[in-house]
Amino acid sequence: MKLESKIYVAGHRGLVGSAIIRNLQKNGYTNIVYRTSKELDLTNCQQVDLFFTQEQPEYVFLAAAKVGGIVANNDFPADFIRDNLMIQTNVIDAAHRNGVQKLLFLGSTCIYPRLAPQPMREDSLLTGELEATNEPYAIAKIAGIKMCQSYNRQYGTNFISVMPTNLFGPNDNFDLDSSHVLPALIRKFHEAKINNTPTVEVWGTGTPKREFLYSDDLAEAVIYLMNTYDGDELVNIGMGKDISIKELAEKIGKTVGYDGEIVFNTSKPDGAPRKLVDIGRITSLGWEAKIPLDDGLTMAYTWFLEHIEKSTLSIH
Ligand SMILES: NC(=O)C1=CN([C@@H]2O[C@H](COP(=O)(O)OP(=O)(O)OC[C@H]3O[C@@H](n4cnc5c(N)ncnc54)[C@H](OP(=O)(O)O)[C@@H]3O)[C@@H](O)[C@H]2O)C=CC1
Ligand SMILES: C[C@H]1O[C@H](OP(=O)(O)OP(=O)(O)OC[C@H]2O[C@@H](n3cnc4c(=O)[nH]c(N)nc43)[C@H](O)[C@@H]2O)[C@@H](O)[C@@H](O)C1=O
Repeated sequence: MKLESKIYVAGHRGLVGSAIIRNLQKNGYTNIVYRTSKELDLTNCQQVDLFFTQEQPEYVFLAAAKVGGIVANNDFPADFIRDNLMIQTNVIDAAHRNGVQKLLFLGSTCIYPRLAPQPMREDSLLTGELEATNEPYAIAKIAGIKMCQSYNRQYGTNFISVMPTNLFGPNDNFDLDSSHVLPALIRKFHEAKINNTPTVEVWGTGTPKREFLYSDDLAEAVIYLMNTYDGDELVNIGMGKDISIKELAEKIGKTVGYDGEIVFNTSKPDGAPRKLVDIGRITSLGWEAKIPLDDGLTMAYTWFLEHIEKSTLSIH
């Protein structure tokens, strides 16, 4: 990408999209276009066509999607498969028909089999059964990968797919019904501290392991790949280290300054037992994560205090 290239960031208000915008701006890219979902509903084919025809972006980061934690995925499977199939189909096809030079599709490590050998390599795609709690979302993401590869093969496009591990950072979703574990626990521990609640509920058994990457690291990785990597092969993006949900809860309790008890609600699902990504490919391409989990947690909690606690929560 040149500094004056026209770059469309789809989903620019979200966790990932906002981090991509911050990084592009920091590095001097001046011609970035974006729309909110109210201004441009990416599930609407006509609206997407009109946008691409009028704007003619040269590069596209496809970070708009229907995203949620384990329970949201489990409770609203139709929304997750429909919205994601529609958004990515409309955007990928319009990008091809309007001559976009390069598109980067954000997948997720839930595309790998539930019991894939750990760490999960890119070539474990489609080698086993998916995790049931997010199978519809994962199938939509696999369709997105296959669309990128098929368009490259048939039409000679340059569409790449990346598979980030679980992410967190500014503009994360802190809604307890739909969020991922890390922002949910920041909010739960914070509220428990403020309200002097003796226990905090953590879903599941606490034994599943997850890997967490700060969104600014992810943004740096995807911009690096946009500038340096052309190929059909997926690229995992992660830290290469994971921890159990119990350990994560203890760390967040410490970060927040809560000294009560953690209680596990085993009526809630655990999901995949482990999702550690193999980072061999991205490491050999010349990128590695820089923000340690503890630093990321401190930054995420500070962001929460400055933006969410002050604005939308009335918990005192
Ligand atoms: N969060 C995570 O842990 C992970 C995320 N990913 C992937 O990264 C990508 C971004 O995720 P994340 O940033 O967390 O998600 P967020 O929910 O934070 O942001 C998603 C964005 O998508 C936009 N969007 C949703 N529906 C539509 C629509 N119909 N039309 C237009 N825009 C829409 C929203 O726009 P608006 O705000 O304007 O409504 C929103 O800003 C996704 O593809 C996700 O699968 C991958 C691995 C882990
Ligand atoms: C990114 C990824 O995210 C999802 O998969 P997941 O990793 O299983 O998601 P999660 O972050 O919601 O949970 C991780 C673990 O944490 C436990 N857990 C404890 N307490 C809370 C809690 O309070 N909230 C949540 N959400 N989980 C909790 C929870 O029970 C589980 O064991 C999919 O959307 C998938 O499609 C996807 O791509």
